[in-house]
Amino acid sequence: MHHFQYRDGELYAEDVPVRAIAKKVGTPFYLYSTATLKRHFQVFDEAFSGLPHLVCYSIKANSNLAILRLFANKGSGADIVSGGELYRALKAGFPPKKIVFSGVGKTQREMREALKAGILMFNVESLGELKTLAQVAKRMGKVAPIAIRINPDVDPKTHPHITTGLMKSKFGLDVETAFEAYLFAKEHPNLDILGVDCHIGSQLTEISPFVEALKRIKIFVEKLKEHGIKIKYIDLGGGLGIVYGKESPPPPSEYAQALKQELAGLDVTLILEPGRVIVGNAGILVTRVLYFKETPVKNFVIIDAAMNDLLRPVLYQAYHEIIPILSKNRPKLVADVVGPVCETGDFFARDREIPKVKSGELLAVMSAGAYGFVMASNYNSRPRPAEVMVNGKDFYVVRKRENYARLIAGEKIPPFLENKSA
Ligand SMILES: Cc1ncc(COP(=O)(O)O)c(C=O)c1O
Ligand SMILES: N[C@@H](CCCC[NH3+])C(=O)O
Repeated sequence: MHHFQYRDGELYAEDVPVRAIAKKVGTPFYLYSTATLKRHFQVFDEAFSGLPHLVCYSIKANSNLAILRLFANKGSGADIVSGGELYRALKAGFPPKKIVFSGVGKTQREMREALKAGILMFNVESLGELKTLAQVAKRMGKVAPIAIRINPDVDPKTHPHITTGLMKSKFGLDVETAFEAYLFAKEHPNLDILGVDCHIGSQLTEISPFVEALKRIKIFVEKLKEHGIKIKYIDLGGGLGIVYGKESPPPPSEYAQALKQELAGLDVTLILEPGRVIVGNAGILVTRVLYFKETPVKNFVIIDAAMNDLLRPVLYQAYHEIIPILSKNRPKLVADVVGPVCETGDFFARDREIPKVKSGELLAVMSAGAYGFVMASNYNSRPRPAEVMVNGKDFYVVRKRENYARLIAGEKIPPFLENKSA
């Protein structure tokens, strides 16, 4: 469910014609729908009603301040993975006591910043990290609240690049080593054990891997209890998938039901770190067709967005639906939809059947709200696109398009090169 719909053959975002925004803002740009963001958050959160829980929106999926503020206003917590994300989360107004800090490589500086802010807990991913955190906390005269991320060795059945819960992955700790980490934390005066954490992967379209992971966590929590370690939070991470094309992921209600069933009778608060399922279908990438090129073997639709704007197609061979803003009845053709970047991997679709489009017309790349702008780069010295948020009849530029000056900001020609003969 989202609020990008055709009205009389023209694509609208809520009550605004996408064409009107393109006229004002130029292309390419990301476009987010407030109503969709709100609805997705609410549906997810309400699915867990009746169970003590905290939804910590996973900032990495889309970290625009406007989007973060929207979720903070809705009562969401935040899942962060860097000092930069902590900075954004605090700026956006998330209460520190609703922030969890994940990631395999937290630096001491990041630990200090998070301890100073007073976050809910660190999801620790190695013994080395745990010991470092204990030292940092000790030096600051603080106690660090922690969970250990365990690696349940469950196959999430998703793309290998976004599979995180298998034994060979860099994330988390196997249960034996995790147990050692808990024993260390139990004895350390600067560590406070709050929870057990886990995240098995992203874009999961089945419930069973989540349930399997939770079963293994429950066994682990029981073992900790036998050793006098009481767990207050189980953090199951994020990962629920969305519809990009032909997938049929379970709705949040079914996912929540299955988890509620598993957790019945346990005195814990469930933390969830959804990203994609909240923002993925709440955003699109709007782009203009530059050229249509026919060769003896292929057709190419060359657009003004590129892999630097949306990396998912080349990185994961991800499918994104591509539709014209004006849905005229017209013949179809098979083409590659590609960007201007000098890489063969710069494509949005390959051998895709799409309506016959013309130079100058606008297209929408759908389901681009998650892992879209956040993964954008300046490759080929392309300024990153604008981000726009629609709210009913109004729209707001929530990140302006970068300009050329911004591209070289921070770069400096050293004095020894200033002279032409150098
Ligand atoms: C630790 C952690 N939590 C939450 C998420 C959010 O995942 P998703 O966007 O699939 O919900 C991720 C990304 O996969 C993650 O690494
Ligand atoms: N960037 C990925 C998801 C990464 C998940 C982060 N742990 C994607 O676009 O699908």
